[in-house]
Amino acid sequence: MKTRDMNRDWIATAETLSSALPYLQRYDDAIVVIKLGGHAMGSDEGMESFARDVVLLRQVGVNPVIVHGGGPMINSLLDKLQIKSEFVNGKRVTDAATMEVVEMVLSGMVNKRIVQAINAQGGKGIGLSGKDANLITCEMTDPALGFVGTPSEVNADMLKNLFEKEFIPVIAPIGAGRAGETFNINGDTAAGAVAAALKADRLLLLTDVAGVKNAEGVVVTELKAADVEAMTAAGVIAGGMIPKTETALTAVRGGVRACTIVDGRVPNAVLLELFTDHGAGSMIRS
Ligand SMILES: Nc1ncnc2c1ncn2[C@@H]1O[C@H](COP(=O)(O)OP(=O)(O)O)[C@@H](O)[C@H]1O
Ligand SMILES: CC(=O)N[C@@H](CCC(=O)OP(=O)(O)O)C(=O)O
Repeated sequence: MKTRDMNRDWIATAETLSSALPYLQRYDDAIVVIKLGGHAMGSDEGMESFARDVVLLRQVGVNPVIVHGGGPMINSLLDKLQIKSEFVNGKRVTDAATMEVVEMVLSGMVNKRIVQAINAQGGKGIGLSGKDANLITCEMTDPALGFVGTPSEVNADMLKNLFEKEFIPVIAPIGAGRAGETFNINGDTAAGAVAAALKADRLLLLTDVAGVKNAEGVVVTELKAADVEAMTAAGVIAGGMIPKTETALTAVRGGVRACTIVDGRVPNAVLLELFTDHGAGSMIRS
């Protein structure tokens, strides 16, 4: 004989699902670009949870695009190879030897780990770098930084073709130069360029802090361009946060509705941000 256990947890789960309806409707067929930073992709469980959220997005009709970083993983291989590396305003100075390591780590190791995690959850993850189908063409950012690239063209049509077949593009931030060079693109910068080219509805930058902090160390939940400029001039926004806020501004000025910097270590960070009132982190609007 079977009985029915109306456990309170199940009732709460049903309520949560039901309250997600307006958000599911708002994001039906929306394009959401998610930048997964190297610091946010620590544990295997964290990666599994991220991949499940992304597959769920696809399942409910969102077109997710993942652009990833991998700075800590690049550092670790450079250390092993005893190649020294330095950053200027959050961007790695990249000589030819460093470029080889960056490409190997990003397009090879990190990209495939994310693709595999998505596919293990039943999604159709497809790994790409900016070189594939001329996805991201770059110009040199500044000769002083070596092979660091600034995206000048993005093949958005190719990504749209992939959406039609329900693929989930996973993009390594490597760019192709017009003269056959390979460029290292900061992951945030690459995500912003992809989001702007797709006129994405949302851009989420997943990192390892709760958001953009002010001089007192408190997370600011909403920022306008002028706030970002003042905080950067005062040195409150520094290091790896500079490319993130720069990206956010470029994206929203380029037509992306909003850009949010979120703590990717929080379980289900993506779902919380998109499908509930409990979005965390810092939202940047123009
Ligand atoms: N105002 C700020 N608010 C929050 N984090 C900041 C700020 N200024 C600098 N940071 C630094 O930026 C880091 C995030 O950038 P980064 O390490 O490049 O992350 P990711 O690997 O996710 O791209 C934080 O861990 C923090 O040390
Ligand atoms: C030019 C530049 O700085 N490229 C980055 C690319 C990886 C990245 O952006 O990684 P995170 O998102 O984990 O920081 C680098 O070489 O580290």
